[in-house]
Amino acid sequence: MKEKAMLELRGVNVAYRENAAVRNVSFKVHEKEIVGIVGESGSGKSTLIRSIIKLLGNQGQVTAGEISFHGRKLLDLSEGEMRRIRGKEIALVIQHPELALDPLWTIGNLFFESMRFHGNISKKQALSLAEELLSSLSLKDTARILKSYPFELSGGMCQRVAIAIAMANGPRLLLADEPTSALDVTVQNQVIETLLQMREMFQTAILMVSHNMGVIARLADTVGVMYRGELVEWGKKDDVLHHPSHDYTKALVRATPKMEGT
Ligand SMILES: Nc1ncnc2c1ncn2[C@@H]1O[C@H](COP(=O)(O)OP(=O)(O)OP(=O)(O)O)[C@@H](O)[C@H]1O
Repeated sequence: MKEKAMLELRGVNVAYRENAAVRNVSFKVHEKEIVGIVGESGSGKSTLIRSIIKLLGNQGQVTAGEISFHGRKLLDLSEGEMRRIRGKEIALVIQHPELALDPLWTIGNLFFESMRFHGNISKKQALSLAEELLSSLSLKDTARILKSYPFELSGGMCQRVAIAIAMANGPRLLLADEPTSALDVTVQNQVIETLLQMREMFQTAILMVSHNMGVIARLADTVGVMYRGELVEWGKKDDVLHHPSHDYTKALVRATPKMEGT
């Protein structure tokens, strides 16, 4: 990939109190690139994603290394500065969107609130943009969706809508933490399609983590593998799938059903 790196991690260590969860992780994400990091439960994937936007909670801390985004050192920024970056420049979608979306607000209001936080926009403008965004995902009955509450949508629909809300401010980087893991296979495919469409529409880079190599293989240009807090494999998807170097990656690849296009 020729574009320059937008996100760079160098020697990042993360610990919860004295327990190391991520060790010496370095990688780059380029403009428009989709990077997928796969690893088993507890390997540090969520910790890694959350360290980038400094949402590790009270116990978690980056104890070494550097994280830069468009040349800005994120670890040096104040919480106020980070709040302006979160959602606007770097957005996050998680496994259970219903936990991130306020259950008391309609989808239309969630779109509006997200856009209003980062810019001067009227409710009418926000709803019209939201409707455009949902229609571009071929979601039927967008007016009904905008009037619904998150709990009124199916899991897959809720995740696709959460991704659209995350994209409403046109972030340069979308972080996705197991966005398909709570869904059955058919619906997983729709969410993968939605992410690919978002990359095309907004030219956004995506950094996604999942325990599912099949999902990562469908989506990613570049694949990383985490094992016990370390990034043990990194490369172009085809290289990792066809010539894995680490034993753990070899086992993962063997266990992944062969899919078209991978
Ligand atoms: N808030 C926390 N406080 C203390 N330890 C934590 C916390 N969150 C995660 N950990 C620990 O950090 C390690 C990495 O967890 P993490 O959730 O990042 O892994 P993961 O690969 O995302 O797994 P999963 O898919 O199960 O969430 C684990 O040992 C976990 O127990």
